[in-house]
Amino acid sequence: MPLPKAELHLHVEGTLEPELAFELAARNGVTLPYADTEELRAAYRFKDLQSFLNLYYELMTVLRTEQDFADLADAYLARAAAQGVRHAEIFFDPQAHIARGLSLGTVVEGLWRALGGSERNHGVSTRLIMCFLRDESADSALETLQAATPYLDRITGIGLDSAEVGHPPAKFREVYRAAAELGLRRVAHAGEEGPPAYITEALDLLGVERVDHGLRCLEDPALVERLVRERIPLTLCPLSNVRLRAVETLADHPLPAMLDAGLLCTVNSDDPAYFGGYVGDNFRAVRETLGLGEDRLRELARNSFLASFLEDDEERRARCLAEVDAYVFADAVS
Ligand code: HPA
Ligand SMILES: [Zn+2]
Repeated sequence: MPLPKAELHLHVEGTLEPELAFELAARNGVTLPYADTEELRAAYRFKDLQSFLNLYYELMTVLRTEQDFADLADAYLARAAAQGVRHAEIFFDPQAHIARGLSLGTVVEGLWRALGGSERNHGVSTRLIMCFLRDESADSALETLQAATPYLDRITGIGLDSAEVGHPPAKFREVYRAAAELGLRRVAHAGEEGPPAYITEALDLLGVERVDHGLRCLEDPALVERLVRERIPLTLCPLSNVRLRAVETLADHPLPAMLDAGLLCTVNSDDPAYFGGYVGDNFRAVRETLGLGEDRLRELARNSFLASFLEDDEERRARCLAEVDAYVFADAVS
């Protein structure tokens, strides 16, 4: 049995496995510029965030109908459940789909077909977090929030993703303020490729409650001290960091030092179909390569539930934390 955990940094479009991409392409009459899944996988040689994003946006063109989004999310939930995920807070990128002519309703209703039955079918509770593309305009983000009005009962929070450098959090001050007024929870990617100042901006100007990645906080000791003091969770994604060259090798990943510094770290998969593994694979990798002991792994699992937006279901959070506390580690499981 794998260690029970919550996944808090997961782009649903990043769970599109090559096999499903080809299946959906055939179903929807979309031609992919790759002969087969092998040729497609061979294209997964990223040199930075942008080279990954180019492929990520290209492949998601196979997603056309509500059922496509339902199949995508359901495949993720099944895989996540098998790796011990008991709760998942799932990002999606509405603007990337609206730009292709889809309606926000197709995306949200499609995802909901899978998420609505997830606790029953997979034992995984879910929340949906709508991300704005930071390389699009602030007006486009505001329009997207407006378009989401009919679906706010299904959306727990907002996030900020895509190309980071040159698109500081300050650009999205207004839409975050509007989202807060609507009672939405707030997170943002910051400090993945961008400087530590973006993390500070996300906290001060956007009011984020959790920082996605946040890796580069280590360059600013005063910021680290603040993150520790304010108990701001960081959603780290070790295998993603290796693939997108935020760290040179997994052995160089600062996760152990971040835990030693008292940061509230969590481990997540980001875009598992692209980065070589789901969240359990990330746990296994940090266990094996970084030598994290049982206490640290249990701490990471506890942190994932503590950092989750389960305030509306404290009973479930307490149950999941109790499962973590009672977990007995065995070899080769994560
Ligand atoms: O890892 C990521 N970083 C930024 N934007 C993204 N959109 C999908 N995945 C990512
Ligand atoms: Zn991400």
